[in-house]
Amino acid sequence: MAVYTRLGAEEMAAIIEAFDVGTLVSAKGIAEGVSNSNWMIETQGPGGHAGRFILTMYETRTDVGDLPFFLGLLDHLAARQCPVPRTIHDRKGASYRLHKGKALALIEFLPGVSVSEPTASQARAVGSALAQVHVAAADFPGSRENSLGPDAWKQLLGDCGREGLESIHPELGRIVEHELAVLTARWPSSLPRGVIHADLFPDNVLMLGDKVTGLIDFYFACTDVIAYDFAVTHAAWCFNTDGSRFLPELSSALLEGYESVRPLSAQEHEAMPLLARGAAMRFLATRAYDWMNTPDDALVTPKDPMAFARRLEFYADPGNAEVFAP
Ligand SMILES: Nc1ncnc2c1ncn2[C@@H]1O[C@H](COP(=O)(O)OP(=O)(O)O)[C@@H](O)[C@H]1O
Ligand SMILES: N[C@@H](CCOP(=O)(O)O)C(=O)O
Repeated sequence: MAVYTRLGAEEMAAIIEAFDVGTLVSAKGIAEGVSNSNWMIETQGPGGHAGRFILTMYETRTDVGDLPFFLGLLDHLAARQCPVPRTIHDRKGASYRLHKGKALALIEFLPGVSVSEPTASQARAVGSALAQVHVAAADFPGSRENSLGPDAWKQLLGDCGREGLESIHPELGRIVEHELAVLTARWPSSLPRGVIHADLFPDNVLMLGDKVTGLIDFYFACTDVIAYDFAVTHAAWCFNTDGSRFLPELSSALLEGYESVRPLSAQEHEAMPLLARGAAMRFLATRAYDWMNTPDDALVTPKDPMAFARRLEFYADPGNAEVFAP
């Protein structure tokens, strides 16, 4: 469920009136997503660009100061033919507006569905779409620090505490202590950096068959090691949901698709097992924190941290490094 803010019909019509998109015909809250409130909007003429849109209201997790980066990035990538939604600017040219103290943006609606059991062909298409973003973002002028890098993992997991982690699973405290030490000592500092999506899970990709029709939810996008974004996507796409089974065909296809557009360098290949350990740790950290800090009556069900602890153990096994071999 992701509509945290109620907007009345008149209020919604007034919001839409600020954009040159015709008049409001319908507005339906979208259940998917966890961070922000989203509505599917339909308008009809005589406005300049009547049609379907996504209205997003940014809730507490998104810093309004980051919106020019996120929304500017969408427009930059869309202009370079990446499959991302354009932002619809208001009549005064602004990419977002404030409404009762909250920011909102109107975004192009893209067709497609998020797949829950991806095929190898779909993974290949996602790999190449991700690489296309990395290439197209090279001349994007904005930058944003990754607020969920190694320091944040330590902070979040430290807040959980060893006992807290062991209440999730008796082995989790030990795994986290060991892995954080390895990642801190060996985290690469000299790989190529650029703008990355940083959360390209299947629920953030819209597809029609084998075609990627939309990469969405750029609200963790930041400037970081480019190959780390491939590692995040690998962790998200190449295992079953609970992380107990690695899916080798998806892994090969994702890598093949990515390298068909942006070949990884020898250094990036070599660093990949470590980057993937970091990627698994990043999602383990936020999931463990949310697991321990989400009130029982919250609208959102916390995601399972152990699904990423299992991925972490897979990536930490030197015998599995070959999955990233050129
Ligand atoms: N541009 C878009 N076109 C079509 N559907 C979209 C678009 N943006 C978001 N959605 C829909 O809204 C849902 C939630 O969006 P998302 O940005 O992932 O929210 P959250 O940040 O809360 O996770 C998506 O799963 C998708 O169904
Ligand atoms: N992909 C993350 C959760 C981030 O939520 P999103 O709905 O904003 O993509 C995870 O699986 O832990």
